[in-house]
Amino acid sequence: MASKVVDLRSDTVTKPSEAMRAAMAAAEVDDDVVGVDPTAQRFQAEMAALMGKEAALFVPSGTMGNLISVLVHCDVRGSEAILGDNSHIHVYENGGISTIGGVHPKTVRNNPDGTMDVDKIVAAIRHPDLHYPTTRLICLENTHGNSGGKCLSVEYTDKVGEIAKIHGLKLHIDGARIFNASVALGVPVDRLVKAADSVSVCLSKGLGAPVGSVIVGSKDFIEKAKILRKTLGGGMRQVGVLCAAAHVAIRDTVGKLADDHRKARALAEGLKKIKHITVDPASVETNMVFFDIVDPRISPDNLCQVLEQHNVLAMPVSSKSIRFVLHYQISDSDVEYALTCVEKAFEELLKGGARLEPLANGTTRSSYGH
Ligand SMILES: Cc1ncc(COP(=O)(O)O)c(C=O)c1O
Ligand SMILES: C[C@@H](O)[C@H](N)C(=O)O
Repeated sequence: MASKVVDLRSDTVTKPSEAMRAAMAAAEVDDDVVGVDPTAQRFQAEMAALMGKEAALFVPSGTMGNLISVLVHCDVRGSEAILGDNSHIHVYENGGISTIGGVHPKTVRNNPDGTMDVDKIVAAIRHPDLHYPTTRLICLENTHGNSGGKCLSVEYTDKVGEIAKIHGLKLHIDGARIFNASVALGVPVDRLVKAADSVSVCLSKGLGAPVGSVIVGSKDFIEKAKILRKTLGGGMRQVGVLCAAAHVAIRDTVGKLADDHRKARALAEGLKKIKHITVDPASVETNMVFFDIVDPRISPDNLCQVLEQHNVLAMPVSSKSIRFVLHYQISDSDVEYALTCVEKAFEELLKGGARLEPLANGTTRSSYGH
């Protein structure tokens, strides 16, 4: 029997729990395009209340949640959205806001903590001029994935929200991991997003639902979002099957996120003891651990390939960095096993004992094409 795989590539890899599968099987459903799926309607109302917004809409992915949100806010040709140069919307969503929505991105440098300097956001706001696009939106990301799962504080979020209001702009939060931020900061999630006009929340990441995200905002925003979801092919029929699992994820997994963060810090502390690695355990705020390989003879792809031979999966994120992401289906013993495998992998690579396959465009299970 294949030994267990310790999958630390992402928190998107969780498998639905038995409770989720049972809820999916038992879900009361109906056609949510020609009518209303009752389970979807209940779940959307639950999420709107939880997030402190008027309404909510279940969508197939976080990418679609962000795309719909940006396009609803920027519904006039020549619109521009201010967003981080290292944000998921800008880096990992195929440029959808531009290629599909015709929205011009105005990037502001992301700081190592995931924020954008407030004065640089203000400076990026266009003044009316025949040559310029029109700024209509500011996008934040909380937690910030490419910054190592860093949390944006409620004070910072409120400050950006104030700037948006002063300048007549909207604020969208890519809240793929907003519950991780809420738990890590000890701030209720509705308070953390109070300043936002819209939020996209991933249910299929650390919360463990098999599929989907939910966007929240005003009733008017969600009505427009529903039309755009259909335009993008995201109208779903008996979607209650998915919403039932998502409801169980919210019910059962939010309470486990703090433990994911604890395991991430434990993993970082263990990695710190391995001499070929630099990592700052103090920088681990939520469920992500980024570490650098200091030996130039070993690449992240090399290390990930050898880890994969030991049934540990990780994600190369740059020419010298690797990312581990913790989730509730990773145990403390899995963390210990991963640490021993990292040490073994370095030994094998440095003694030349590792069997490395040539990477065909990063096609190993651990590769992410960074
Ligand atoms: C910060 C962030 N936003 C959005 C997304 C997109 O979500 P999805 O993969 O469901 O499209 C992801 C990851 O997938 C993410 O990490
Ligand atoms: C990389 C990104 O698309 C994905 N959301 C992840 O964090 O794994």
